[in-house]
Amino acid sequence: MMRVALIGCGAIGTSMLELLKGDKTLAVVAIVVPDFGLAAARKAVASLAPGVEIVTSVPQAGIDLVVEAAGHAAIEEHVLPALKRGTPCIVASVGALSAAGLAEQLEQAASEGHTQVQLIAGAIGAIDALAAARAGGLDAVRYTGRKPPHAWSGTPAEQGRDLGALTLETIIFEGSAREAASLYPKNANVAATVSLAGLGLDLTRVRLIADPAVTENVHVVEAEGAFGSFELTMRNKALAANPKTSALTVYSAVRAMRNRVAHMAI
Ligand SMILES: NC(=O)C1=CN([C@@H]2O[C@H](COP(=O)(O)OP(=O)(O)OC[C@H]3O[C@@H](n4cnc5c(N)ncnc54)[C@H](OP(=O)(O)O)[C@@H]3O)[C@@H](O)[C@H]2O)C=CC1
Ligand SMILES: O=C([O-])CC(=O)C(=O)O
Repeated sequence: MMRVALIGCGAIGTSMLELLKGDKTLAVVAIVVPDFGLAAARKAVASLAPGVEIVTSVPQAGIDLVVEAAGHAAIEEHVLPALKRGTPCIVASVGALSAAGLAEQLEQAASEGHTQVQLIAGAIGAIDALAAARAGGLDAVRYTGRKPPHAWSGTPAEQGRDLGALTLETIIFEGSAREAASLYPKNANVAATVSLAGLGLDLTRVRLIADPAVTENVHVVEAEGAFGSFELTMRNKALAANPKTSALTVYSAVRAMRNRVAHMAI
């Protein structure tokens, strides 16, 4: 049985617990949340995962795998120390790597701990094709993220406009994947993932759109290179508990965990 520490107990974390209920090969034994979130997390998991330890840092011993589904700050706070101790980590908040030096720090920590950090595809697809195509050389990679206006609440998209009053699609950001991930830490992790698999954070062009005509989170990736080209469109359903987050992110994290224990991985 693989013993997992889950960082974060929000929309992704609780959905993961639902999916993993009764799993014979993986057990979430600890959930890490901020100090002020302890009581809410205990309440949220009381029926989902009774007996799981709710803590403010990853236990120092008895953990085989750390899974982060918390937010950018959790990478420095919890993932780096776990890697240094030698615990493999799965990361959903890939946009955190837009901060100068953090990708290098993660690699260094994993090297020190003789372990590995895995960045999951999360809400986006074709990361396998893009990362493979990179070996032959890529010419251009573009990512467009389109979500309903309310999914952009609490972000810079609100500056100078009333999201609730939009009647037409509105481009709220155009620039590099690095800027997108840093300005929209809860909405543009996939921009970072696409860029890290492809042309990098600074050369990947990103457009973010608030669109009152969509109900889903629509992600489009267009790539060209020596391999040929592809266009990918994902129409993701959002989690009921968080309109910013696609349900596919949960399935992607669960897939990554199951691949760690399966005798055949896909
Ligand atoms: N790669 C991808 O495709 C995607 C990645 N994500 C990433 O996943 C993250 C979580 O998403 P989601 O579950 O929807 O968000 P929620 O806001 O629903 O949940 C976040 C959870 O993490 C906890 N948390 C926040 N900061 C920390 C911290 N420093 N240490 C430990 N726990 C912390 C929160 O606690 P409290 O409530 O007490 O603050 C809460 O339990 C997003 O912020 C984003 O970075 C999201 C969508 C797609
Ligand atoms: O879940 C999604 O659709 C994408 C998302 O929020 C992110 O990339 O941060």
